[in-house]
Amino acid sequence: MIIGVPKEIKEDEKRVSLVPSGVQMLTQSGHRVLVENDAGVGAGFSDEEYRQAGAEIFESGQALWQEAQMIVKVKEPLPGEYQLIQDGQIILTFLHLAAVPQLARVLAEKKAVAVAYETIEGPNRSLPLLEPMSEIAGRMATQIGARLLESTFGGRGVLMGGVPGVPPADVVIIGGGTVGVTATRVAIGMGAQVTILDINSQRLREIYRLFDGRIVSLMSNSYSLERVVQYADLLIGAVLLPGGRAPRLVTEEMVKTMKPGAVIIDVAIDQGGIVETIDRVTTHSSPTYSKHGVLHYAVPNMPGAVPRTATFALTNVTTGFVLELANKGYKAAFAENEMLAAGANVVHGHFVHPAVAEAVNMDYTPLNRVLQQF
Ligand SMILES: NC(=O)C1=CN([C@@H]2O[C@H](COP(=O)(O)OP(=O)(O)OC[C@H]3O[C@@H](n4cnc5c(N)ncnc54)[C@H](O)[C@@H]3O)[C@@H](O)[C@H]2O)C=CC1
Ligand SMILES: CC(=O)C(=O)O
Repeated sequence: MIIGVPKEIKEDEKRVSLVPSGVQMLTQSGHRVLVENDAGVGAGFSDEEYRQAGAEIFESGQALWQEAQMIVKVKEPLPGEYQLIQDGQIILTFLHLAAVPQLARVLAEKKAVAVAYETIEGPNRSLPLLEPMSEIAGRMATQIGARLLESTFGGRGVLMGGVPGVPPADVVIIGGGTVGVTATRVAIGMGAQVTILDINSQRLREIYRLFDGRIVSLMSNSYSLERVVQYADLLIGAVLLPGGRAPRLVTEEMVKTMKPGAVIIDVAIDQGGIVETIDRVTTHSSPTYSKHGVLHYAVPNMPGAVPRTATFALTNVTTGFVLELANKGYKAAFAENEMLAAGANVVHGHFVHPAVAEAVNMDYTPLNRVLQQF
């Protein structure tokens, strides 16, 4: 198969979808790998390293998209890339289609085979390709939140850990999955007071044990949210309904009750965000805006700011799936690997993931029914 690795064009996105060792695995298995020039430079990989691993370096991204049978990316194709998608091409990347229905329609029109990292699902409903990025974003959410709370960044001038005689910051984390737990670990390490909410009581029990009772755990509902949002210095949104649009849990009325200079970091912005007053995505270069006196941060590619770490963490878990799709072709790969089949979002014009189909308001067709036709 011919595999293409374009350079990411999202603002401040410096990750790359394959590292030289992954390219070598693919070329040694008889595949051609086309890498756009400088695609890896932001993550510290030169064209020469890719060349030595067997890649062909393409000067033109357009020519690469035209020739590749499978495009492997990090972030979703942006409008400038829509016309590059080829009929029937396999696209493997983070897609987050619930937040970009326009892209969902393009992928359907192009009859692409669109596989989303974030819905590839393992045993016990785990999301093994999302998990390492969530581990990074969770750590970053607290780290960035601590910085934004400083008055120079517009925050209320509160030090996360406080000092003897002065209380620490109150960090409220909504969603106790991978982002929530990793954000909690860093916040506790900094000495903050953490309240974490989830709708899964078993999960809350696990988190309570994990942190040896050093956090406040709460069942998430509108009643408890109204109360905790008021006292948060730093509020972190970390909810996920896999494939679906993030539920709007924090209303504008709740935000109005927050303390001046409090900070909201909505990590779930990639799925549309959980905070009503977040009406736009922000970037690493211009990460915040203020509304009702509260700083809002809504960067959908947080790991993009630590591209070296994030590229290794991502490709550690993605490369095996790239190899499987290349070796078997998508039909056999989906048939033989349920995890990969769960990643299929749009195939030959059909929406084959039920939560994604619902989120973008399209009819759902089971994947096996679509595959029988081809
Ligand atoms: N902005 C960025 O750069 C990044 C964003 N993310 C996003 O962060 C979000 C969270 O990801 P993970 O922690 O990996 O997901 P996860 O699936 O591990 O955890 C989500 C948690 O939300 C809980 N939940 C569901 N409904 C809830 C509600 N109404 N109230 C409170 N909790 C609720 C679930 O029970 C679960 O424990 C996702 O949208 C993910 O895509 C992840 C990495 C990077
Ligand atoms: C998960 C995601 O959207 C990211 O790593 O950018």
